[in-house]
Amino acid sequence: MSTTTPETPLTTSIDGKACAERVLDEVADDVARLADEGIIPGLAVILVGEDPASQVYVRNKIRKAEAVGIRSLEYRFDDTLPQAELLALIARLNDDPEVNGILVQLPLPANIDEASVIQAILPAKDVDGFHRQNAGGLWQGLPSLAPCTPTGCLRLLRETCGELAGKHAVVIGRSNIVGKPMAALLLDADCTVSLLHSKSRDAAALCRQADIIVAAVGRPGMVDANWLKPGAVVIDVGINRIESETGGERRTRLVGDVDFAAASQVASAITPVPGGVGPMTIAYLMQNTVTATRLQRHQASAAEPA
Ligand SMILES: Nc1nc2c(c(=O)[nH]1)N[C@@H](CN(C=O)c1ccc(C(=O)N[C@@H](CCC(=O)O)C(=O)O)cc1)CN2
Repeated sequence: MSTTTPETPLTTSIDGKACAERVLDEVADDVARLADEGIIPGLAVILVGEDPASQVYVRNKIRKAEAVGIRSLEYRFDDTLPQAELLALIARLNDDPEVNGILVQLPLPANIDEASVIQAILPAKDVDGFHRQNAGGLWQGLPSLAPCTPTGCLRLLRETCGELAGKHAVVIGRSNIVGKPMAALLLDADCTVSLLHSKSRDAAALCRQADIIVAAVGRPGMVDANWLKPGAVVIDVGINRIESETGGERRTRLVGDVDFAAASQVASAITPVPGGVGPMTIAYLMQNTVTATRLQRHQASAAEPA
């Protein structure tokens, strides 16, 4: 983590890249322990279509898997792939004992029903934690695979705030991938949780009551300095690509859902975009692959006759 100079506000920029490296070191240790038992976790990554950002994310997932010692299998298809063929591939991977984790990169092309694909993945191999069995398990406090991005946010919050119990956390955005599981994880950490969405009245006033804000709406710069209580900790999950002009040249750049410069005047700590939450997503995908491998071993030994 880096702290700003005395001329600027004493706001900590939360270093997601450094934290992700710590998580990956922990995962590499776990993978080495499994290797001592003759087990190498296997992760299957499926990409359908040519979305440029998805191609980058999938490439990074494969690279990080290799770096920590997870065996990766990559499946790439163009956007004409029929849904039935994708479901048939998932069925084969579900049955393959060498594959411990299955991930289908989102978004999928419009002709494929995302929910049917997610539900086709065996819950024990659902390293994204999107299957409804894992989503339900998370809300009931049962051992389950939790989505990677909110798990990464929780780690950043624990390292930044220490004890979370009793803090008021406001989550903005109710997606199945981030907002809802984030609320469940914060509740499990004994926070008081408010989950805001597009129909919430006076979101700014609700946010001003928060010790912790997690913004995951996909609206560039929506959270302004006057939405924040002084000293709040802000986690910005938004990754918005916007066009800007520098020196007469048109470029695209990434910004979050929070106006970083303005929020830094009020918050005690804030994640930047890029370099905040994003790297944590991939680190926790690796962690989930190890967790899934252990879970499957446990299930297999429980099924063996005594
Ligand atoms: N099957 C899934 N699909 C998608 C998920 C997911 O968790 N599972 N999340 C996002 C995309 N995503 C991972 O897949 C992801 C997004 C961003 C980053 C990241 O490291 N971002 C960098 C910036 C990278 C850039 O320049 O574009 C950062 O914020 O520093 C990693 C993973 C949707 N789909």
